[in-house]
This record gives sequence, C-alpha cells and structure tokens, in this order.
Amino acid sequence: MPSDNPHKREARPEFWQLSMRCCQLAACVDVAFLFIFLGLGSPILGWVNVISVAMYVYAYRAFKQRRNRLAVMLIRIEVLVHAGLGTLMVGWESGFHYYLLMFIPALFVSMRARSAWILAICLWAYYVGLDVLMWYLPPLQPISSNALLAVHVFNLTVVFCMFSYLALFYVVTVTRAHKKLARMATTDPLTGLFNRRHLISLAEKVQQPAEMTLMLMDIDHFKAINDAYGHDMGDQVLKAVSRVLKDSMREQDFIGRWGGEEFLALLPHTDLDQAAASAERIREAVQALRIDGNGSHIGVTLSIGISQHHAGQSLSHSIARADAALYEGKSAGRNRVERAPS
Ligand SMILES: Nc1nc2c(ncn2[C@@H]2O[C@H](COP(=O)(O)OP(=O)(O)OP(=O)(O)O)[C@@H](O)[C@H]2O)c(=O)[nH]1
Repeated sequence: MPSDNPHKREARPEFWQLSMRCCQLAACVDVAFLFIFLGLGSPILGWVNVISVAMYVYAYRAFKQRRNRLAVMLIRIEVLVHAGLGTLMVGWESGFHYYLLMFIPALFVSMRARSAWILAICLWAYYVGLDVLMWYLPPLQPISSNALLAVHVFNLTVVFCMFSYLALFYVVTVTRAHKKLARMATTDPLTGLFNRRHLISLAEKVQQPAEMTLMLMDIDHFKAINDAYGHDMGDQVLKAVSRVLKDSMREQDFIGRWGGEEFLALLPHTDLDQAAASAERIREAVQALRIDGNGSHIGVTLSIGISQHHAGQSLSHSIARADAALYEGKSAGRNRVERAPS
C-alpha cells in the first residue's frame, strides 16, 4: 500500500542517502573509539566519542526529517571538533586530522563551486594551522607509542575505507546517470520504443548492408479514438500497439515511434517480399488486439507502407517512398499493406 507520508514516498537523492550511510558508519567508528580509549586508559577521549555518537544519531534523524542543513551542520561540527581535539590530546601522529580531508570531495559535491572553494581554503587553513601548532605543542594527553601506532593505523584504515567507498559511490552514480541519459536520449517516453532521432542514426549505421526494408505504419482513425475515449485512452492504445509491434519484430530489426500515431521499422537484410509478409502478420496482430477502455473493448487497425532501401540511397527519399505507399493504403480504405515501387 502506498505510504501517505510524502517524505517516504519520494526517493531521496543519492547524495543524501550517502550522507545518511556515512552517519551510520561514523557512529560505528566512534563507538569503537569509545572502547579503544577506555581500554588505553584515556577516559576523557573515550567519553568524547559518546557525544560524537549522539551527534551522528541526531544528524541521521535530521536527515530522515529532511532537515538537511541541520544534519550537515552537525556533521561538520563533529568532524572539525573531533579531529582537532583528538590531535591536540594525542598528537599529530594519531592521524585524527585525516578525517578533515574527507570534507574536500563532500564540499565540491554538495555546493556551488565558489562556496566550495571558499570553504576548502578555510579547511586548508585549519588543517595547516593544526599541523603547525603540533610542531610546537606537545600532546595534552599522550599515550604510549604502541597505542599511538594502533590509533594511527585504525584512523588511516577508516579514512582509506571511506575514501574507497566514496569513489565507488561516485563511479556507480555517474555510470547510472550516464545510462539513464542515454536511455532518455534514445527512447520515446510513452511507448518505450526508439525515438525518431535514434531511428535515423540507427538507419545510417545499418545502411552498410546491401539492402534494408523500411516499414512505415500509421494507426487508422486515431483522432476518432482520442475524441471518443479521451487522450489518456489514446495513449493506452499507443502503448498497446507499440507492444504488439515490438513483439512482432525479429532480433535484428529496429522499431521506433516516428511521431504521433506513426511508427517506423527498419528491417536489415530483408527484401520487399519478406517485409510484405512480416507487415501482413503485424497488420493482423494489431487488428486482433482489444484494449479495455471505459467498459468497452477498443479495436484498432494499421495501414503500412513499405519501401526497399539500398546502400548509398538517400534515407529520406526511401522514407518518403514508404510514406507515399502508406498514403495509398489510407486512400484505398486503410488496414492494408502497400509496397512502394522499387
Ligand atoms: N493520445 C494521443 N494522441 C496523439 C498523440 N500524438 C498524436 N496524437 C493524435 O493523433 C491524431 C492523429 O490524427 P490524424 O493525423 O488526423 O490521423 P487519423 O485520425 O489517425 O486518421 P488517418 O491517419 O487518416 O487514419 C491527432 O488527433 C493527434 O492529436 C499522443 O501521443 N497521444
């Protein structure tokens, strides 16, 4: 059952999903730190992590309630203070400062370039300031060198994993967006068939075989269907016819929406006789189709014009010949297959 909560209904943009996952991961790391520092006999540093975990839990809840600004502010404060405090208490070698570097990709992904640059420069000043300070200042709460090495390796490992995770996330997001864009650029959103532009580019690519047949199809009296049943029902008819056309094509054929209620199929390595037989099968399949609409079953028919296209010929001329044949079919009573003279 669909949820009534608008927050739940809409999928969260990927960046915020990642931020929520980072909150969970960071809270887990801080729980680990609580036990590490209690074990190392540094209770103050241990209890700092309790505050950190609370901040991440609160930030996570804020994300869930779509209070993204508050959540981001909490995360920023936590990382800045925790990294600074950890470094001041245990020393630069603890590696707490590495967490500050995680901000750099996050800044550039989440805000406009100008703001990201300004904050990146502030971050650089904070990072370098901390580094220089620790050249002169001894750690406030030093731990044994073995413990320091363990904390250093732990921090380095966590930052390494988080950067790898971020990089993987970035690659997956970009690849997904690329595929989505490619799909949007090549398909008709209503029918899911190829769009006109992609059909033309496909036709130009498959022109290389010696011959190809073009099949131009047009639903008969489609305006009357729209007028009688409404535009939405007209769309359902277009979808149903598209499904039949798609199912009727061979693997090597291409089918797309040429415009309105018109479809174009490209049949490589097919002569006019073979194409006429296919067209006849398609015409019969569409004629047999019944689409449920407003309590009645809507039936449609298709007129089809076919033309032979040879390598080196002008594609638009071959389409115009198929269109002329289609027009003949319409004039001769519709629901027919007509061939263009070779
Ligand atoms: N529902 C719907 N209608 C569309 C879409 N695209 C075009 N049409 C309609 O399709 C109709 C085409 O009408 P006509 O060109 O007069 O053709 P027809 O009624 O099919 O008549 P013949 O082709 O001569 O058999 C127009 O009313 C357009 O508004 C669409 O995406 N959805």
